[in-house]
Amino acid sequence: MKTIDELLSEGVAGKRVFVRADLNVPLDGTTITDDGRIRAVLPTVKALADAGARVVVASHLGRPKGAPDPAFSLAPAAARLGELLGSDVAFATDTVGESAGATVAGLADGQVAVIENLRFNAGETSKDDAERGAFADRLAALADVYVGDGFGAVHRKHASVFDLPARLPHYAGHLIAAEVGVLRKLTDDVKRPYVVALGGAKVSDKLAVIDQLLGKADRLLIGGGMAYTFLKAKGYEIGKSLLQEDQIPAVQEYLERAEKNGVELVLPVDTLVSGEFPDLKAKAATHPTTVAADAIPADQEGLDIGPETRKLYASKLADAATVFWNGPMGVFEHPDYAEGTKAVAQALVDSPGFTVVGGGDSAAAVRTLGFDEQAFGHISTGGGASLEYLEGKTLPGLAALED
Ligand SMILES: Nc1ncnc2c1ncn2[C@@H]1O[C@H](COP(=O)(O)OP(=O)(O)O)[C@@H](O)[C@H]1O
Ligand SMILES: O=C(OP(=O)(O)O)[C@H](O)COP(=O)(O)O
Repeated sequence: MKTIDELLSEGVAGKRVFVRADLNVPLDGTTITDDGRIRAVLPTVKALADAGARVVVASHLGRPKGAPDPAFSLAPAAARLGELLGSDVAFATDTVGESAGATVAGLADGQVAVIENLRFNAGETSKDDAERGAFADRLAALADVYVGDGFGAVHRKHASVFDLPARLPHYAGHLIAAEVGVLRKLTDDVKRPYVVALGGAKVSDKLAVIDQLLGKADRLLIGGGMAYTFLKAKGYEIGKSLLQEDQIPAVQEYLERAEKNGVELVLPVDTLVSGEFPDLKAKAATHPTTVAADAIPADQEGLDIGPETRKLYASKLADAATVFWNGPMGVFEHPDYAEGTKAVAQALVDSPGFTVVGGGDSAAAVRTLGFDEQAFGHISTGGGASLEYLEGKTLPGLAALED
């Protein structure tokens, strides 16, 4: 894999360089609540701009449905990138249309532009190779060189991640190089006990990685939205909690295999429930109740692990030599449901082992809940990406950067 250092030594002055970043930051309306992913790509963008490149930064944000949707505009991220760089960043209001063409054509050497959300075009995420390829052709027309630096999206076989680098000379950016450097340590020579804590809301993606993790980790702690599919698989009532019904048979098989192979698969023993999902904007008090994991009322939704589970998970993390954690334990954006995530974060801080936090929301949670980033071994910008890397899978966005 060629890195940006080689590109810089070859010289980039005057070249249009397409940087595929992951600027998928959490937003409250148009306010960015955590800019970690923007800061993470700064070294690459700055190095290119300082070397005189015309830098075209592209990313997805959220999961719009293949058409423009103002709620998912990258405009706030472009503005923040400009603040962090301390220079004007141009913004194209489309991705491969007139605005993008004119914005890129108007760039001077050393200037930076951001184009609008890649997922406003159905071609970006299409499963059809030809449709993705056609979109990648249009993106390729905007640039002379490709730099892949959106680590959080390298597990996606999407046009800008997988098809575009095949059409341009391609290099890995500083962030991808750094992320892979650290995560390699968790695959090559992991110190044991190796404990993996999983939570979050992307339940189907994350249940799928457990298959491989059962052969690698000594202990798996399950929280967040995915916990309820496990509780359901055990035959418990889970009320209105998140459920991935089609994966119940797979989860039952995981429970059996874990038992057979001596892997500790630890589930919540209690949970915080409420009759409705909290308002994350107003953050008004919701007065949740704590119930045992096998006693969730039918009209209630599980929104965080309970106090007994917090203690249990902290004890299961205390003797770990290596910890990988992806996915908040609850709806941490609301103070009533942040304690589970805080407890796991604190257990990592207290751990003498090597600790890795991965994922856009998990990393944001750690920072917005007031933890010191330096207290963790590594904070990865990718959750699904780092999990799939740890599974040993070939990731489309990394394979595409190979020579
Ligand atoms: N029990 C739950 N029910 C619904 N959503 C949950 C639950 N627990 C956690 N979440 C949500 O999961 C989201 C983060 O999930 P995810 O995107 O999978 O994590 P990451 O970005 O760290 O990979 C947060 O917005 C949080 O509110
Ligand atoms: O937020 C992301 O992943 P993560 O939640 O696994 O960290 C990435 O931006 C990928 O987004 P996607 O899961 O909508 O493809």
